[in-house]
Amino acid sequence: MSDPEPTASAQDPTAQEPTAAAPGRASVATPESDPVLEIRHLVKTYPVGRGLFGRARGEIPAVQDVSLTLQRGRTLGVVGESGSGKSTVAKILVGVEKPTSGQVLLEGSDITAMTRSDRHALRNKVQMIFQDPYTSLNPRMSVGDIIGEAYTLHPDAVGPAGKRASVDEMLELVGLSPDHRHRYPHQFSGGQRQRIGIARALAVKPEVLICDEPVSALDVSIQGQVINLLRRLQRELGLTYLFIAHDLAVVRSIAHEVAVMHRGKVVESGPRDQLYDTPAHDYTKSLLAAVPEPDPRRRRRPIVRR
Ligand SMILES: Nc1ncnc2c1ncn2[C@@H]1O[C@H](COP(=O)(O)OP(=O)(O)OP(=O)(O)O)[C@@H](O)[C@H]1O
Repeated sequence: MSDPEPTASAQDPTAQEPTAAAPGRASVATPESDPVLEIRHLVKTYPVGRGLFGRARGEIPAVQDVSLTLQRGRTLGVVGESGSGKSTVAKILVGVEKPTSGQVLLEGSDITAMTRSDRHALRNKVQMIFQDPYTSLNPRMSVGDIIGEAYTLHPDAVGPAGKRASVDEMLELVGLSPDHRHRYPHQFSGGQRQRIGIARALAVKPEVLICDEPVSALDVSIQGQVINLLRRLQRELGLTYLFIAHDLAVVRSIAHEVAVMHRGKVVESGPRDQLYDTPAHDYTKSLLAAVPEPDPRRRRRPIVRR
């Protein structure tokens, strides 16, 4: 089954300004104006090895004093080599991991200091889409049940016309036919499965989407389609993204601001073009220098439509 959106134009995405702030949200005119998620002095250490009496022999400083701000309706890209702590930050934001110290303020409230039930109430505001659409969807559940499960966990998100109509609405939103609701994940292409993952995340009407390498498992032409979809959804729904990727060209095609992580720390952050055109930190320079020059006969960058 092929992906529903056609391959887009061959314009260089890096030369384009990404989607502006959401319509109807006047307060997102400047990057500083409306923080939705603030990460303050986040630290996460993992214990390693078990010695006498089960005591840890040491610890891995996965995230060391990281502070980041996500502005409403914008995309913060996070880049860095494997092991730099990107996924650990993502897992803390969605509550899968607890930080060792630091704060995560969601619209001003520290979610790391909340009770479980308070956190559950807020959980729908921050959703995640995963790298591998092949493993992140339950193969034994139909697409309708996968999306519908989100409504079981968050019944408040069901629209006035009921759960079935809400599932259909989500499928249409991501460019899939509601007729596909009875099909199973293996009956879809990789790009379509990522669309299903996005529909599941959006079902509960989040404010923030944490996108952890959402296109790195996809073919380059399909990457562009999924990036285009994310840009359209941001425009239409006013979503805020934390977009993690090791591919700097992909991040450049969608991010407004970019943070560079190295060994658990943010070594540099700033507006996208400034960071890519005039990197200040040696590590950022080395990352950019390692990006292969595109072969004009065989483009490797995602194709992003305006
Ligand atoms: N559950 C865990 N237990 C122990 N160490 C962990 C755990 N999860 C991550 N780490 C370690 O924390 C560090 C940061 O890992 P993390 O997965 O956050 O990096 P990353 O930048 O997302 O890398 P990748 O791109 O490969 O996913 C690494 O050294 C990793 O080995």
